Amino acid sequence: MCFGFDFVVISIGQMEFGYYGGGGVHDSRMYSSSSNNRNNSTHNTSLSGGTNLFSLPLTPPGRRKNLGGGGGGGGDDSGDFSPGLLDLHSFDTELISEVSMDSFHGASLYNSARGRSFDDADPYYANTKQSNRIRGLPENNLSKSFAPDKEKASSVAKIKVVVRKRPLNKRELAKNEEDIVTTSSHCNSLTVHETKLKVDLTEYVEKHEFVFDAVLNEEVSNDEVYHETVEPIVPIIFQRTKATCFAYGQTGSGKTFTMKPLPLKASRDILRLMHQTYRGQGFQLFFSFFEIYGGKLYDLLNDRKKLLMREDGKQQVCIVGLQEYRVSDVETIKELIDRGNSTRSTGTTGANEESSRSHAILQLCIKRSVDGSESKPARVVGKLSFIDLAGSERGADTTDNDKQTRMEGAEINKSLLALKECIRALDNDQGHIPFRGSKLTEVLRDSFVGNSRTVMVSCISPNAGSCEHTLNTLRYADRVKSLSKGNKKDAINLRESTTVPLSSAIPPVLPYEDGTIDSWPNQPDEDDYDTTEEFFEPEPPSWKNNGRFETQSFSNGQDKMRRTNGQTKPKEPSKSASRSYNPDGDLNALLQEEEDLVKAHRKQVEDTMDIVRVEMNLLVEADEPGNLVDDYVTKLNTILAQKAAAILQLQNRLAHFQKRLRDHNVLISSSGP
Ligand SMILES: Nc1ncnc2c1ncn2[C@@H]1O[C@H](COP(=O)(O)OP(=O)(O)OP(=O)(O)O)[C@@H](O)[C@H]1O
Repeated sequence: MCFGFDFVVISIGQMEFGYYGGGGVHDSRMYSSSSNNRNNSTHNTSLSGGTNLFSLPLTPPGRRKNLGGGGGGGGDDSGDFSPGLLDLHSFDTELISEVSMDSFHGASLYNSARGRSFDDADPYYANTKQSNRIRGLPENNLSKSFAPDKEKASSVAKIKVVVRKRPLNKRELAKNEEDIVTTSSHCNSLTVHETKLKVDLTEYVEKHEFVFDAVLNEEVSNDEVYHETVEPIVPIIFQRTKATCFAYGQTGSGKTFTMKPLPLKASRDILRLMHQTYRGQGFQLFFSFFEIYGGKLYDLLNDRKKLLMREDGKQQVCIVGLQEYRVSDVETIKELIDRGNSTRSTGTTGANEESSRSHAILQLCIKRSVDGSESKPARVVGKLSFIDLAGSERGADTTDNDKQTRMEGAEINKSLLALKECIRALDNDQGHIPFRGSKLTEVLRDSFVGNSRTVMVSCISPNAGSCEHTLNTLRYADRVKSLSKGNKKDAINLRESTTVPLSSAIPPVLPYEDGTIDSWPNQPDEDDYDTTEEFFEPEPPSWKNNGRFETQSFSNGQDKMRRTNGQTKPKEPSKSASRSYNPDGDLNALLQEEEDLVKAHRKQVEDTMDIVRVEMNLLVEADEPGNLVDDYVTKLNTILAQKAAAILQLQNRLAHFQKRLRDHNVLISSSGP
């Protein structure tokens, strides 16, 4: 058996600020509206949806490093850890057996002290009582989550959306900016007070109220963030569940500050479990760290070796060539995190001197050899990934930058827009989720479908100047939250694996002259009709989802007949039957072939539309696309040409099978009753 986590954190851009202590006050409205305040209106966006639901924060990214701001949290903000993680990865749980929790009961897995940094604590046996609990968290989420093991595991929400508000920073205070975000932690709600102008230029305040799974104000420490987000996930990873956590928000909103400590905290808990609860059971912890830069993957722990992303037969994402390091102590993990971070792609933009230009994905993978020994290759039990998103930026923020920087920004925005499209599609219950819109969404796919857990940490800035970005972030978070309502996600998962009936696309079966279609001939002679080699020609290359042509071959007619998406199960023919003509089965197979073709055809169109939509959104949202327009048009044309070729090929195939179907009916007619 193995343990595993999949954990992801997404962060977008960052800026360096210094904070004057705590800042916000619980449930107090710090915003002072201007004189004309009578037209206040409340918009509960979480209910009504609001407008511009998918606008991403487009503020230029700030600095990713230099996180020493200290500030109100009082948590372990000083770590040199990765900013964030998001778990999205494939992981094979086939051989994983249930983990016995017996030995865990009563064990003190983790007791953190508010305001105490991780490094201060005994890495494995910290026994300090967790203080505070502003958020009303249990004293020890990890151990409590383990107690009734599976029951607890099933109680962990599939998608959890947490909002964290940071305090006003020095710059904002110096400019006398107002805090326009009030929070109510016990109600898990917050309100954004937006100042607007009427046509007569008088001011009024519009309130936007949101409710999330948790709302963390500026006084909440990083320890508490961990308890609220990742800690509850740790136990269920041992129960063969994937989990993802990602941070989202505008530049400088605190994503890195929030995400940085999480991987190490999670590592500590994982190792504690392995060293205590599961000691001697053959579990191994592996560490990997890679980035997506310019749409390509690079190993941050292996000289930036280029990696390939592939999907296996179960549509699980595999990173081919990714170097994994076996680790057994927190210090080693910290070193690897530092090493990976130092290798990340950073650059200077007009808005950020040290801006992250990539999405970084850090993974903690738990494996175990099948027999519990280390003699055999270990199998993956679970994985925890943390994804730190690069900062988004507007075209207007990049005018001073060179072409490479602009293209980097465009690529980053493209992937974030693709992510937005996926969330929109999931939210709209669309049958088709455009995960292939970008490498990022391909990687993130598993965090939204299947048996996974996702935690999104939405970071917001409280100052009036960030109002638009804050609303965008909250609306985005609200969309993600809606995915977890009721059984919606289950429905999505079901839909993902359900094929849409295409009966209308299948040509009708031609009736006999007398109008009947059900009186098939008995069995034509084999010489008259070869059910294998002749009737079923080798299939021409078909366009696969990954954009490549792939040839499928079938060894015999029986296999061909089985190729029915697992839906139709032709009867196993007897020896004599296999030598005989089975018109029902053959026709079914033919129709299935046609249906598959039509599906593939439609998929091509959908893929093309995904790409076009993302590209067009990018152009629309870019304030000053400049040379990017030409680049994208060229790129788009190339893609369209490829798609056109693929579709042509599919059409040819379709025509081929239609002809076969006609021949088939002619044959049936000629050998009629
Ligand atoms: N809750 C908080 N309490 C105190 N300081 C904070 C808090 N959140 C953020 N900060 C400080 O604000 C500054 C910006 O935060 P951070 O770098 O994490 O933002 P970011 O969202 O990651 O930005 P970017 O998108 O540019 O990477 C840092 O100096 C950080 O220390």
